[in-house]
Amino acid sequence: TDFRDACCRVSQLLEEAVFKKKKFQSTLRPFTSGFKLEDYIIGKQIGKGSNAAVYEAAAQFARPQRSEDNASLQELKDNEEEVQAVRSAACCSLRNFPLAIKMLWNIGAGSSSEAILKSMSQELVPAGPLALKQDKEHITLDGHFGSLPKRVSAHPNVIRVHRAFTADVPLLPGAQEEYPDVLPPRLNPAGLGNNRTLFLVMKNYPCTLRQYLQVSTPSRWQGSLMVLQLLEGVDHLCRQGVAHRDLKSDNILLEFDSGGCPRLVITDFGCCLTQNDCSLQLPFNSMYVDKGGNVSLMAPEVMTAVPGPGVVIDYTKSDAWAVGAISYEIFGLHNPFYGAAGLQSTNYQEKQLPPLPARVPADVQLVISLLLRRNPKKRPSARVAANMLALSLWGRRALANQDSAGMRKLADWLLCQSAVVLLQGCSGPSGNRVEAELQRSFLSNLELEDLRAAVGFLLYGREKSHACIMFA
Ligand SMILES: Nc1ncnc2c1ncn2[C@@H]1O[C@H](COP(=O)(O)OP(=O)(O)OP(=O)(O)O)[C@@H](O)[C@H]1O
Repeated sequence: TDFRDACCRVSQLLEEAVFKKKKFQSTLRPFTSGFKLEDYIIGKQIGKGSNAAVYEAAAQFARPQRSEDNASLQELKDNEEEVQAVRSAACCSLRNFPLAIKMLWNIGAGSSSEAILKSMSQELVPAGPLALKQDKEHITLDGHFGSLPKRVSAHPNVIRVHRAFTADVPLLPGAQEEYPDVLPPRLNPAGLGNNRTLFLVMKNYPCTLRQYLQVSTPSRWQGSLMVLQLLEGVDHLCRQGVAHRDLKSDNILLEFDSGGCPRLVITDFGCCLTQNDCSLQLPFNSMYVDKGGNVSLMAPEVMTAVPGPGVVIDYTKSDAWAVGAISYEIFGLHNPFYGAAGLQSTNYQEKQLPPLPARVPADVQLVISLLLRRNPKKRPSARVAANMLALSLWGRRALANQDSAGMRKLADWLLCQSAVVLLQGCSGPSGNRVEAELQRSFLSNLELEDLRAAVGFLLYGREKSHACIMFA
């Protein structure tokens, strides 16, 4: 009971004192317009997927400013030349164009704002409360607002869409060469696109996780923090009844905090599943039900589901499985589920998973192997896996020698940690560092059962590896 009380006290304290009341500091100035394409200066294309093109942008009315994050990029003292080149090019571009505009390609959704918003509604899941103009003259949402999915609250590891609006498709740089087929006939007589489409305005990030990993291998500490951030982001979505269903390193954006640590942000919600009851159970009665994107990183329970009456796909742990697979990339290996010779989530055996490099801490290796368990019942949730990493990163001493006084020791440690995090929150910039954010997130989401499960998994893993050493 004491321990349960301590957990409750810790999480309440943090939620009230720091986490919830602390507004995520945006590097963007608040602006009250921005619901029209003409409100923005659009620069070069920064990305393209199968559904959209993304351009750097600046608000017409806002002067370029030197944001804290951008400044920190410049100030980084990093010896890796390539990383430095990527960072300084990104830095310059970000200063002039702090925003990114995603222009969805609209084929077949019609050209009315209502039809567009309805058919692309999943993209609006990470939209903030002021993102959509509710002015009837511009976008008539009356009667249609209800059909938009729920929106997730802000989280440091989930993209925030600051503005979403429909507008006529413009001829942007590279359009004729790179995506002529999706342009409307007004711009390309052979084009199949509709005249209007949806635009999303977000913060412009220096690169994707994939681009970053092409030029850099994070240290074991940073790698662990990166995996933890993905788990925190996934847990946040899961609690709010959202399964992303298309996690991959291209759909994870990356920036650096003021100490040079990568901050990861989950983006592109075009394939997500949202449910008001948060159950994440999708009735799968026909093969036409959309199971999500990117089949290579589709969890086994999703991949192997066969449609039929009464069949339901459980998405509660499917994103966590994908995080397990992406973790291989973070630690410098090829994703084991990619390529012609790669494993397939339909039929792989857990013992076929390639070993992670020896430099990856044993607890992190354990978390990754558990995330990739075929059976979701034996797989930890994103929350439990995040707790395991948090305990391993910051609470090793509290976990050591778990005897009858073990839980008391853990409770004491949690209370000390909360005091540290509270003080960090008051002490300015260090509170915005990735590590501080992660500590806050861990402590403000504490629940006894999840914590117990995490401790249990960690101790089980340690005993197992101890036994292996003994018998080796
Ligand atoms: N906010 C952003 N800042 C910087 N670059 C971005 C941003 N959003 C997207 N990008 C870039 O644009 C690319 C395409 O964006 P996104 O994945 O959202 O498009 P998509 O067409 O929905 O992709 P998919 O093919 O996965 O469905 C990303 O991989 C990334 O390189």
